[in-house]
Amino acid sequence: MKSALIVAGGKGLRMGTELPKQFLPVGGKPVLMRTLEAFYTYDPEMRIILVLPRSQQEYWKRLCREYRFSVCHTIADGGDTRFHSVKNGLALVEAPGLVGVHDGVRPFVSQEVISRCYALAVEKRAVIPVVDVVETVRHLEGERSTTVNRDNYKLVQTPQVFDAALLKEAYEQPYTSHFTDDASVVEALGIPVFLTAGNRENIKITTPFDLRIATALIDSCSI
Ligand SMILES: Nc1ccn([C@@H]2O[C@H](COP(=O)(O)OP(=O)(O)OP(=O)(O)O)[C@@H](O)[C@H]2O)c(=O)n1
Ligand SMILES: C[C@](O)(CO)[C@H](O)COP(=O)(O)O
Repeated sequence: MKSALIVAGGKGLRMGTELPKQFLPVGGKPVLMRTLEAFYTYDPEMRIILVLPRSQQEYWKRLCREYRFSVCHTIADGGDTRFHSVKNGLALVEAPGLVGVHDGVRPFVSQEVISRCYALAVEKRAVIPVVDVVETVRHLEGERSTTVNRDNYKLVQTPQVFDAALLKEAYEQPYTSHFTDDASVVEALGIPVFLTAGNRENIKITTPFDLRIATALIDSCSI
């Protein structure tokens, strides 16, 4: 059984819009619909679980009717942190199988990346997409700072795909603020995570600037 857990339970403070960022239209369609469609296109048979704050669920259902959005999915309640949102959604995920956790605000993940992450996870059990750092990086040490070797770093994307039983076990651990993604939760069990190439367009729409990039991406290519 393959599942996709799409998390959209955040507050979007850095975006700062009244309408939660996952509902903002990009190219005439709410971001979140584009994200769910990416997983449906990859595998129409997979189970899609969408995590949303309870207060936004009725609005989402109205949007789905308005846009005649027909991708089948189940809704789970958002939590106080991303960790807690994932944990709520995981309660609806079946094991054995594979589960990919994906940010609702990453609508530009490529079919190739989704497909490769799920395929690799069959053997590797824990797979995450990453991209190169394309700028010089400095490490801050008090008043001073030094340039570090960027080749020692990667930027992490989603979907992060796991053996479902393994991810459920990992999310039984107590929360710590170091858990910024699913890989960090699994690694805390002592399980290594396999890195594979992400796609550069797979941005996390976080700030108003990202929204402009998202619009430009829609205008400039057929993602
Ligand atoms: N309690 C939370 C926090 C985050 N997320 C989700 O995790 C993804 C990555 O988080 P980010 O984009 O940084 O979202 P926010 O936490 O909403 O942003 P901010 O920190 O600006 O408030 C998003 O799809 C977001 O909705 C979630 O499901 N539940
Ligand atoms: C999971 C994630 O998208 C990987 O880049 C990220 O860790 C979540 O975003 P946040 O901004 O740290 O909440």
